[in-house]
Amino acid sequence: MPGNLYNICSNLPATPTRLERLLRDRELRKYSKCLNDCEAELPSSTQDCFSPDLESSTCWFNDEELLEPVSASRSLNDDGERLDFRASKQRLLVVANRLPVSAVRHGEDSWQLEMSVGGLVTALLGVKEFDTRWIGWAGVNVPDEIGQKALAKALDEKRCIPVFLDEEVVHQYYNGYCNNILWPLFHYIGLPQEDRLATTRSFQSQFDAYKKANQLFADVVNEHYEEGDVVWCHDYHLMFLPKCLKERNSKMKVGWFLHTPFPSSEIHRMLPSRLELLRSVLAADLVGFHTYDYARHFVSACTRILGLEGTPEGVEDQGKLTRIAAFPVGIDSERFIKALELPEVQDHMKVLKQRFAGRKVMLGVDRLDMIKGIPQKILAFEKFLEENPNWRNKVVLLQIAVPTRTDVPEYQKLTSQVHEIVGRINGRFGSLTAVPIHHLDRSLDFHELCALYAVTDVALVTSLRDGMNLVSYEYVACQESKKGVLILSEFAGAAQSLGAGAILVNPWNVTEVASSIGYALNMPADEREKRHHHNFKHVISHTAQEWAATFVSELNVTIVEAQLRTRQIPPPLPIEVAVDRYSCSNNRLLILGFNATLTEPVDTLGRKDSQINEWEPKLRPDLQEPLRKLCDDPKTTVLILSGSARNVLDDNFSDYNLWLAAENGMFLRVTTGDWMTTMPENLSMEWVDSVKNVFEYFTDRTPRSQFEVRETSLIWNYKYSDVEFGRLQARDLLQHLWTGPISNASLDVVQGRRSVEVRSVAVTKGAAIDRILGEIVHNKGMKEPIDYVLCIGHFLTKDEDIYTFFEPELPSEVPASNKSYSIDGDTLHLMVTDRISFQEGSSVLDLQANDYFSCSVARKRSNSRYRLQSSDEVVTLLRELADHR
Ligand SMILES: O=P(O)(O)OC[C@H]1O[C@H](O[C@H]2O[C@H](CO)[C@@H](O)[C@H](O)[C@H]2O)[C@H](O)[C@@H](O)[C@@H]1O
Ligand SMILES: O=c1ccn([C@@H]2O[C@H](COP(=O)(O)OP(=O)(O)O)[C@@H](O)[C@H]2O)c(=O)[nH]1
Repeated sequence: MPGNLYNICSNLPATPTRLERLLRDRELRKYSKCLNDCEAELPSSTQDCFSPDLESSTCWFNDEELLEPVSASRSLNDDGERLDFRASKQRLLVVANRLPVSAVRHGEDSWQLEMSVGGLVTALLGVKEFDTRWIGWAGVNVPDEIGQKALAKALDEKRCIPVFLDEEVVHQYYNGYCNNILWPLFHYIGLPQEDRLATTRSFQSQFDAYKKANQLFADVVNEHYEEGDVVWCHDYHLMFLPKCLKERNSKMKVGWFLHTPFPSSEIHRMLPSRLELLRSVLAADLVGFHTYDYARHFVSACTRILGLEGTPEGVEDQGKLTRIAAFPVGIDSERFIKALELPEVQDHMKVLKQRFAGRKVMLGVDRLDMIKGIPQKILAFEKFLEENPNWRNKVVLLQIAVPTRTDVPEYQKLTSQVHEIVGRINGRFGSLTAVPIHHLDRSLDFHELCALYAVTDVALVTSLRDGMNLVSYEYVACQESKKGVLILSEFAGAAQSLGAGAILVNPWNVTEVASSIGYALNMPADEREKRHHHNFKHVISHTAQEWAATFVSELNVTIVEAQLRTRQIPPPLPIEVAVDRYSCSNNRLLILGFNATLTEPVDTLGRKDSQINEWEPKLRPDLQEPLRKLCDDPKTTVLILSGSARNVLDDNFSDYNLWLAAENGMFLRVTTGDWMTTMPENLSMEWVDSVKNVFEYFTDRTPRSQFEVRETSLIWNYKYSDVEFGRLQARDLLQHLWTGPISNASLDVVQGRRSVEVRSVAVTKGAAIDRILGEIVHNKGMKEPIDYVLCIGHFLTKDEDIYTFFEPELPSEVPASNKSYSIDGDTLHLMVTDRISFQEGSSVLDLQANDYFSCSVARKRSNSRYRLQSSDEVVTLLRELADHR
């Protein structure tokens, strides 16, 4: 096919690929870190030569006062290329339900800030590379203005910005929709029974509050947003936020990261608001998950529930690609390693060692949440003690159970359940002076926690599902000298990164966990060392800093890629201009496709039951009137050029005064006359039987797929089948066709979005058009050359040779809007002018570039000059034309 503007753009050798950009970014990060490390080691006079004014006084949190300087710096130009990566810091707005601090009120305008607990806070505190502001809920109701102002001021010092939510919203949004619906569902616990008597517990009212809360977050973001900022939304609380933000400002760079698992699409589809939530998340530019499994579940939910196209790069919806990828979070490992040297941590360690001298200590650290599998852990420990009497006085389990979401009834029930089990086991195996389980219903401060991590022999993580589980990372970071063993649930995201060094267990299998406890306690030193080494290497190299930098870098690259992709999409048809040129011309030709051009757009989902009716395409009722007017205009010739069979076109257009070209132009008829064939003479159809055999086989084995035998082609269509299965079957079918019975025939195997078509090589719309034009000119007895051509259709790439027939090369400047319209006035260079000429030899086409409009309908990429979004826009266009005779 002759060159065209869009293909040329995408093939430019100078344009780096996404991976090249990401690799370059990574190199720059490494280099920048290296320079920073060197600076730290050099005497201050030497440091001056490294751009001394780079380090700003911007603060972020550290261990105690949560304050730490921001270091590295980077910036991008408009094309997303690095300029001077040390010249300025990229502004990052982190938006999460929870701020890293929770506020406690001490007076009308006095607030105390305490560090919040949870993996999300730990992970984000490690983010130091950016000029960051954190937007979130301070975890407290502040109804009065004085209190709000004072709190905002106190938080400002920590670079935090509060979102104020009133009690009712918190109750319905946070306790209700987030923690009673999304949280259990995303962790495979299922949905609670909807309480129809209590309006405050209905899904709908909770979802309404959820949307309202997300909008409040969006308002605060908008208030603080500056052009160029990266906005990074976090977690299941804010799935509606990307949509709210993009609706207001489509240029905003928006990323969304989920800290929990994303469940299989079979679980997600249980959610009454499943569609809305997926669609709003897809408004983001980049969507991230901890593991490849969660990412793959999300893509599968989008394909199976929304019917969108899932590609290895992400999810595509009407040309907009949302990139989906895995970004496993890490911790600020250095913070833990360094803390072990602190005197207060050493003191705690000494006390703990004395307290548990002579006994092995096993550690559990979890929020008291049903997903953490605390009852299962304790029951496994009981089984271990039961089966190993020799260990009864020699091992103790320290379980830190941090109270969480205490207003949610399920969490209250869990607390009593755990207390009951612990009490029973301690009664069974304890003595007057010692108990086997030390259970603490409270959080520890950072130093106490580090000391515990460092002195214990085994960490036991038995989450039933867990997005990542940072406790396991923290334990490893603090075990460099002791080399303790990590027993880790295979259902925690961390199992995918620390899997090889940990003992992986299925927490539901109490027997397995009990025997793993025995294995860990008896593990020889060299095995412990090997396992620990593997884990430690991972934890110190996959840090929270790396996680955030990789995410933001990928977000920047995604935006650049999206811009490049947008440039490959033809601009919208300037309807006013097309109409204007139409009214100035005297002999016009309108070439219209049929399927998806003049028919209603087919919603592949939600209307599966009506597939029988939809199999036969129907002209849109709202097109009947404008089409009739156009056909009756003596200055206009209308040609329907379709892949459909003759009878389909007859059924729809017999009443109109127009030309029908069926089977990609192989049959032609003016509606007042008979069908004639325009097929090339030597077109062989000997292959039909063998292909039909293959199609029958695949139709039998692919529920809801169909195949159609036309006179010049065969089509197998799976648009109503299960998308993924259909695609797999199509792959198999194609492979068979290419290598099987027809491999030597002169055929084209054309792959559609959800179809496979086989036809002879010469059967394309572009190949047929000169014969068709010749026939029309002759039949109509045309004397004047055609001076206006509008060619629109939802054509397969193969059939887009119709566009290149009229215009072998696209003009270098295609006007994007009505106002700036000006293509040079040259006559188009036609490939076949000589073959279709009047008797005296002059061309039947006298077409100025300004009077030719090629336009694809509902196609993301095309060789056409312009595009129309859908057949709705075709209606608008044809109505306008019909009104301009
Ligand atoms: O804010 P809360 O309702 O008190 O809950 C605390 C946090 O719990 C969840 O943490 C998750 O994020 C961790 C870091 O990515 C991950 O390791 C862990 O597996 C997840 O459970 C929740 O996703 C956060 O939003 C909460 O703040
Ligand atoms: O008394 C405690 C217990 C735990 N944590 C922190 O809470 C986080 C728990 O994160 P994880 O990813 O394991 O699970 P999540 O609670 O986020 O589900 C870890 O960083 C712990 O250091 C804490 O600060 N104090």
